[in-house]
Amino acid sequence: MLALAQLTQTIRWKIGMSQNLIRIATRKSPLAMWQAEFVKAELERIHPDLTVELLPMSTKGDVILDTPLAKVGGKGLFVKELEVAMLEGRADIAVHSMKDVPVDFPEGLGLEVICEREDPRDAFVSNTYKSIDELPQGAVVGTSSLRRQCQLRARRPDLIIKDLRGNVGTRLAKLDSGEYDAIILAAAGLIRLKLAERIAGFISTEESLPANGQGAVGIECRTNDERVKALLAPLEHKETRLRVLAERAMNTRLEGGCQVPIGAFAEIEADTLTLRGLVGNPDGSEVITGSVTGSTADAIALGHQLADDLLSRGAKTILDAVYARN
Ligand SMILES: NCc1[nH]cc(CCC(=O)O)c1CC(=O)O
Repeated sequence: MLALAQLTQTIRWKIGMSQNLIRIATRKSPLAMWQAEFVKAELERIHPDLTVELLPMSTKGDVILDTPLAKVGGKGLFVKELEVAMLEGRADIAVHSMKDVPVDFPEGLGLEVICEREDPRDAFVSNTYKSIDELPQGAVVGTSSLRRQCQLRARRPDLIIKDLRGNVGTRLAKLDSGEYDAIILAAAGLIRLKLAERIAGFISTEESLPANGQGAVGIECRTNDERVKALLAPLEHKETRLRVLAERAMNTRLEGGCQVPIGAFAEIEADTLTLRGLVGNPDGSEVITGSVTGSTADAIALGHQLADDLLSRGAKTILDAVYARN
């Protein structure tokens, strides 16, 4: 059976090659579709003879979107089906929000390209208030991100944080129905979906340190597919890659996913990279922050260095407690 699977993969792969075709496996959410369409448009613009097709698919993560993801296995749920499609040769690439990409890849697949980053900040969305500071005592704020919850609570312990799940459109509809006074979303998602007018205010990275990779789109493909890798190469954005590498390295060293209160955000000036990091507990009663600066050539080492610094100053105790609860 394994030999047969291998054969069908090779045949599908050869078909793509002979037709100068790239097939993108994508989730069906509007944001995932936007990102896949974006990569398709870029590839077809750069390579006029290339045909790019979308292969939209449902993933486990989409099916269980209404249950607390922390309890059912985390962010890998959104990418597994896409990866199987690539390994079986039904698709050639998958486009991901870097924020949702697990640190490890299955054998044979890798993240070959990171595209230029969109606005990495969190956005404050409300039909009544312009900023967190304007919110009255005890206001209800929607977010399911422990990272956002932790930082909100640290500033405003009086706020009531209420779970908010679903894709971007669903979340906005829940705000509009009056369930929340405000919600927090990634600015990038709203901007890409042409919903930027819903942003009441951008939250500075000092107020809410973004998640690692937030606002960046990455492209995964088979590591031995030289044809596809060459076609993708022009989409690579070096500065974004270095920033995201440093952020992800910090997360990797902390062994943290999207389900723990961890923020990581890197910026580059000339050849100098500054990485800020944060680990807190969900109620915001403890927040440990730090930063490192060094050469962009040491992006990954800087991520590890900051993680070790945070761990030595109490992050280890906090993370152990968060994981024990899940
Ligand atoms: N976790 C879901 C997710 N993954 C990527 C984005 C937004 C776009 C991005 O960060 O690239 C979002 C929505 C959100 O956090 O509001």
